[in-house]
Amino acid sequence: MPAVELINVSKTFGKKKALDNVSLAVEEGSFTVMCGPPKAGKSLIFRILVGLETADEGRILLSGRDITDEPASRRNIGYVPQSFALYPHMSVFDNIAYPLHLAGAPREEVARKVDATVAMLSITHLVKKTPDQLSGGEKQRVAVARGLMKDAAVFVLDDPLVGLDYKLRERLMDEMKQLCEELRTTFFYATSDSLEALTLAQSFIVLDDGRVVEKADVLSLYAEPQHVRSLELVGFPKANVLQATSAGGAVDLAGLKLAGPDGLAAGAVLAGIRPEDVRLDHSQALKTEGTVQIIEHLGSEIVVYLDVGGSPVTAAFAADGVVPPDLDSRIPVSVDPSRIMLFETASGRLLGRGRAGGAVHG
Ligand SMILES: Nc1ncnc2c1ncn2[C@@H]1O[C@H](COP(=O)(O)OP(=O)(O)OP(=O)(O)O)[C@@H](O)[C@H]1O
Repeated sequence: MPAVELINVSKTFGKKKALDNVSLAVEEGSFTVMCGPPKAGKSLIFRILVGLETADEGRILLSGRDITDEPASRRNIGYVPQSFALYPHMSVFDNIAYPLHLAGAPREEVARKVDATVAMLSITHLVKKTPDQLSGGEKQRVAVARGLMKDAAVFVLDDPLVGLDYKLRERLMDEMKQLCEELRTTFFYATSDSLEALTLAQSFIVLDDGRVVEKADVLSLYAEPQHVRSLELVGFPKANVLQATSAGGAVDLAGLKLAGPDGLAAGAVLAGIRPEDVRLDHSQALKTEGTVQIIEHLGSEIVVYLDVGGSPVTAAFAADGVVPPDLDSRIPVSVDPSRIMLFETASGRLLGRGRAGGAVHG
């Protein structure tokens, strides 16, 4: 039975349909990541789930129990909101203990739980401080600790690492995963950061403009995204998405011709290409040239940002003995047409992959 289920949930603010018939399930014991661009509706889903907003339509189930009409105080969900406020006049200990005090827990139990949680998050040394003595990262850990205080069936974390520097985020991501395993509970986690999503998720829910556009495990979402938003959100560096047109079954991608999948209708399409599928030579069937604009050395990987016929294109390859091109140089670029994913522009849905031979049929 899923730990959390939303069934046909919709919410409108004024004329804006912020959530449009959202249905999703979070399996018990899973680390499920909800990923989506800003304003997709991630926080709103969490706020409805914990009872801080009400849905206009739809039902919410917690371990099979319908909690749609239950007040927030009776929903057994641990919550770390995106913007958290620590009580400035309270110590870190009291901030973390607050949900237990509210629930009337005995003093010894409060001390035991707070001690265990701060140890898990490596913030034992902070308990006597007040929030104004903490760095941004420390404050965020305190907020996470406070969110974990409840003996909750589900923990909901809304972009808890946003705004932290890369190193700290990496460490906290490891801690989050460990926490999920140690607590043997369900984590439902929102982020708009693709690296964070890839690192943490066992299963993914991709949200776009108030709609769930895909639900899948990490591997299949990466290998065969069914929606252009999934392609863009899951992968690092970010995938290339280029405008193209189709006619007579062939696709014209900035003058390069390839055959589309069977039954391809005429019109605008989006061509998605992962950076690792862009070759900086002419070894692949679709050949063109590009101008090198930026080169990033990421240790084991080199990322090259190119201008290809006026469109930005990113290429990524293993650094292993490869000499990167010169800045501003004009270099060969090629792609295997079967690595190009074609999406319908209007719906964002995957149409299929390209094939060689568009010039012949088109
Ligand atoms: N209380 C509210 N009143 C009016 N509009 C709202 C309210 N809450 C959410 N919205 C709107 O609903 C949409 C979804 O917002 P939400 O905060 O859930 O997005 P998000 O995916 O969490 O974005 P971000 O990553 O930027 O936090 C936005 O267009 C937002 O303006």
